[in-house]
Amino acid sequence: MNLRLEDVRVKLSGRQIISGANLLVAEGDLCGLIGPNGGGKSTLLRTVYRHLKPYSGWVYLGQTDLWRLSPVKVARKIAGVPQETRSDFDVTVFEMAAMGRTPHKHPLAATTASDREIVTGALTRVDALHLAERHFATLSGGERQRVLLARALAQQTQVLVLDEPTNHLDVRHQLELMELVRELGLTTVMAVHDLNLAAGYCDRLHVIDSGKIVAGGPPEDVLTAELLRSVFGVHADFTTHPRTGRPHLILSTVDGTP
Ligand SMILES: Nc1ncnc2c1ncn2[C@@H]1O[C@H](COP(=O)(O)OP(=O)(O)OP(=O)(O)O)[C@@H](O)[C@H]1O
Repeated sequence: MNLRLEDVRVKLSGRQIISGANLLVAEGDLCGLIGPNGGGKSTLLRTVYRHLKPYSGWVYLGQTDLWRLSPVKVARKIAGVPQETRSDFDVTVFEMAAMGRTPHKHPLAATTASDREIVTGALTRVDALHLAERHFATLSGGERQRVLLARALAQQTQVLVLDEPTNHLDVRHQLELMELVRELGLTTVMAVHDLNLAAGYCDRLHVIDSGKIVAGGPPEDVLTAELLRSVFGVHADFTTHPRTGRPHLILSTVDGTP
């Protein structure tokens, strides 16, 4: 199932935050959304997991207008991991991950053996099964992030929306998360700050700056020295990753200081 945004516009507190975004994520593709702080990545993603209604424009899931579907129907098709999640839930890690099963069940239905198996599998995939009995609120930022990804996996959707899923993770877990997301083969859109992770794993990148998508395409086409200077204000030298053959960036400030 592909995901398509057409001329999406969002205002918050009377301010234009997204001004006419067009984006296509092909079925099974991993699309990275990159851009400077405040550019509009999270805001755009919130329109995809149905937290924020654009005042104009469309978000299509396949042929269906997302905003014509009920929240439960959307939750069966799209799983999201937001950037910040309240940590004061008084639930265990297992219970938190099991919330991913909610859209598939009657509100009062008990957790079935099949649900438990799915949740256990999801926690295992993010290397968090050993935390299952801990209270979610007591986890570190990175542990919490992995559990929230497990909750999204337990939702068993075709589309995954991830807002900076690697920002609290140690280097091994960052790489493992990117590998996992690729292996899943879902239609995925992910905001990401680490340009080398974006270049190394994403099929396509879109650059969002001041609420506008200013570039899009395969990483090797998008990540040019001119773009990195104009959008991020940094100097980039390029090399090729010796194992993956993907572009690898060496960044410095524009005056050349590493
Ligand atoms: N409720 C709000 N009212 C007014 N402005 C808002 C509101 N929420 C976000 N903004 C502004 O919208 C702009 C885009 O924010 P957003 O969080 O989408 O950016 P981002 O690209 O995800 O940034 P970051 O890389 O820092 O996470 C920012 O200037 C932010 O201050």
